Amino acid sequence: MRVLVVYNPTAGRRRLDRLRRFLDVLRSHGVEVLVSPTRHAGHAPELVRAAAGEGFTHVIAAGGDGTIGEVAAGLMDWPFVERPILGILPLGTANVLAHEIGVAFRPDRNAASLLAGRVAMLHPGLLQAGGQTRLFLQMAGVGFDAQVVHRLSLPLKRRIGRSAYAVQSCREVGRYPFPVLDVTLDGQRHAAFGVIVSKGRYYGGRYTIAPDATPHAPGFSVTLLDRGGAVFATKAALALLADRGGALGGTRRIRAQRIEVASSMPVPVQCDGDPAGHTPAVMTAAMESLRVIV
Ligand SMILES: Nc1ncnc2c1ncn2[C@@H]1O[C@H](COP(=O)(O)OP(=O)(O)OP(=O)(O)O)[C@@H](O)[C@H]1O
Repeated sequence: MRVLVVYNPTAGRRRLDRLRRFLDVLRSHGVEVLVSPTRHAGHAPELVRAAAGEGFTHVIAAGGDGTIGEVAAGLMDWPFVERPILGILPLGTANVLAHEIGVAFRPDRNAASLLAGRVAMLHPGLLQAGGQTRLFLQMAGVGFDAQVVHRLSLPLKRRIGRSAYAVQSCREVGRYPFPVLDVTLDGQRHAAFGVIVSKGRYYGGRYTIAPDATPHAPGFSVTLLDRGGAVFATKAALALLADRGGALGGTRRIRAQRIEVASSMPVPVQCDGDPAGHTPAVMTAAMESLRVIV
């Protein structure tokens, strides 16, 4: 077993001790581990691509959802037969994917599951928006939630964690114009005020938005918001926090393979909780899958 750990030192808050404990367990079992810290956003895929051909059996994304997505994107560029298994050491703020697929949060248990080698398949989504194609493992969204992600203050997120999203939502809800989106799901057109394309059940932590979604199979569960406006957005957010997101009136859930979103004005898009340009946006399944430690 030869392990590359791609570590985002800016993820979450005070997580270095957890990384150290994880490394100690692996090294005490004689595993060869190399740690590569990221130096800037977008560095993780470069580190992963540069490691191709060096005989790594596993690449661990040590960080939050953004880091996992970047590591996964780098791994997708390896030839399928040589592609290492993805591992996740959750050090981020929301860690949605880690909750979704049942990754151990305690570093010693996480290292133990890596040593035990239990693996599942991940079927990523591809998002085309803002002139770029990005991979997503958990969800992509268009509308108010993406506006909050675009405007989120990173220093505030580092200081108060997930509460920063609530603060920013309160700031944005009065000024977001809620334009109508033209959404095409497998060729069928719908009008909506917001779209959330889910690969997994969870949203923003461990709040269930799409009980029928699974990242272990191809396809998406699409939540369409049929209403706009500050009052409905606030109700929807409160319902999600009460974990009643799946039962909220004014929303529809539809399964689809290809999602196209257009609008008369540019509307923000988010990809696994990170800003991803503006509409138009297209979401499809990636051609290949990834193996992940669970
Ligand atoms: N050295 C770095 N300096 C600044 N930004 C970085 C660095 N390394 C990675 N990043 C960027 O930081 C972003 C956020 O990191 P990440 O998602 O891992 O943590 P988080 O935001 O705390 O967690 P979560 O996404 O689970 O809420 C990533 O999208 C990544 O591009």
